[in-house]
Amino acid sequence: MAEAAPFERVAIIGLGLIGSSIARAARAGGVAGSIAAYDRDEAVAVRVAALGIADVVAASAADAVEGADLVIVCTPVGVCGAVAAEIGPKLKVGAVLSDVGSVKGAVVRDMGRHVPAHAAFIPAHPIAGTEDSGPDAGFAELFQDRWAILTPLSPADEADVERLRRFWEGMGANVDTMTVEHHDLVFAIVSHVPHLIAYNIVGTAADLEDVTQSEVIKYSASGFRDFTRIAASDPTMWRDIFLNNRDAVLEILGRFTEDLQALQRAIRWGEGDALFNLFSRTRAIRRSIVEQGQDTAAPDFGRRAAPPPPAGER
Ligand SMILES: NC(=O)c1ccc[n+]([C@@H]2O[C@H](COP(=O)([O-])OP(=O)(O)OC[C@H]3O[C@@H](n4cnc5c(N)ncnc54)[C@H](O)[C@@H]3O)[C@@H](O)[C@H]2O)c1
Ligand SMILES: O=C(O)C(=O)C[C@]1(C(=O)O)C=C[C@@H](O)C=C1
Repeated sequence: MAEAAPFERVAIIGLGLIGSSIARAARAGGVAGSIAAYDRDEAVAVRVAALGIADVVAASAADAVEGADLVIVCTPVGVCGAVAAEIGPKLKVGAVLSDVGSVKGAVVRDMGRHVPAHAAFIPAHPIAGTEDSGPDAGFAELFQDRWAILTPLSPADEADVERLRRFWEGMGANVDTMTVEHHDLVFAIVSHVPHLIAYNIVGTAADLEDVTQSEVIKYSASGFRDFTRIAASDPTMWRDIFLNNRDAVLEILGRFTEDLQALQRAIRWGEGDALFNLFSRTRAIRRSIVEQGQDTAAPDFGRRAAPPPPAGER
């Protein structure tokens, strides 16, 4: 006999890349009995209904969470608190409330105060995404073999944490747990600051007055092009990440700036050994990531195949 879904009724608030991928993956993985969806953008709600990825598209967040066993807030982190204020009083007894925000400390601060005592709040963060947004960008395989981090707040929630773990595993993810503070520091270094560097280098190239925009595009070598993919990520999402993980990002940026200055010095004074040694260390890191099968940034890994180009462009 097939195992019962960890959650019977699941509500998803915010049906962009991540929310719509959860809707698709939860259904494909059989980890939700039914799915109710709400997005405050009317065009997104209409699109979700047309795609048929939810059983119900609700008219309000409060309607969507009514009777839900699991509620996942998949909005930009800056509005998670306002969403929690709206749905908190409507959560059913025993409901699990979760989120997918890229930052945990600020989300716990903003959402936590609206969670009633009869519900469990278990923050989460899937380490999977692309530079695209919206319900059409989502796909069921997004979480396959990727990490999903849970940052439980209270040891009393153990049974609920276990159910949420089964939910993410059923969508193909590998689940790990860590503290909120540790999460924010780790993802400042492996995700947030790298995005800031990409935004900055693409901005610098675009601003160079003696290199026209068309030359930036025409001669962009693949190293630069990789940065442009990251720098195409959603402006609202990333504005909210930097404003809400300020301390950890500034801490890592301070270290980064010092290291960059050391490189600048090595170049100025012709210290070839310093450059060679650093580049050898970083090459070893990249190779061990590839060996461990963690190179999810390789072209098209885990992504839908690109549609064929129009006939005229072949
Ligand atoms: N994109 C990624 O790579 C990625 C990966 C992991 C986690 N995350 C996190 O997931 C969350 C969503 O990111 P995304 O990429 O799916 O963004 P997205 O822009 O594709 O989707 C966000 C959706 O939330 C809706 N929304 C905004 N405010 C709302 C509100 N008050 N009520 C209801 N709906 C509202 C928007 O209309 C939009 O459809 C963010 O918190 C982000 O930090 C993103
Ligand atoms: O692959 C990408 O486009 C991503 O940027 C995904 C990525 C990341 O940095 O790895 C971005 C933010 C999330 O919080 C998690 C995943």
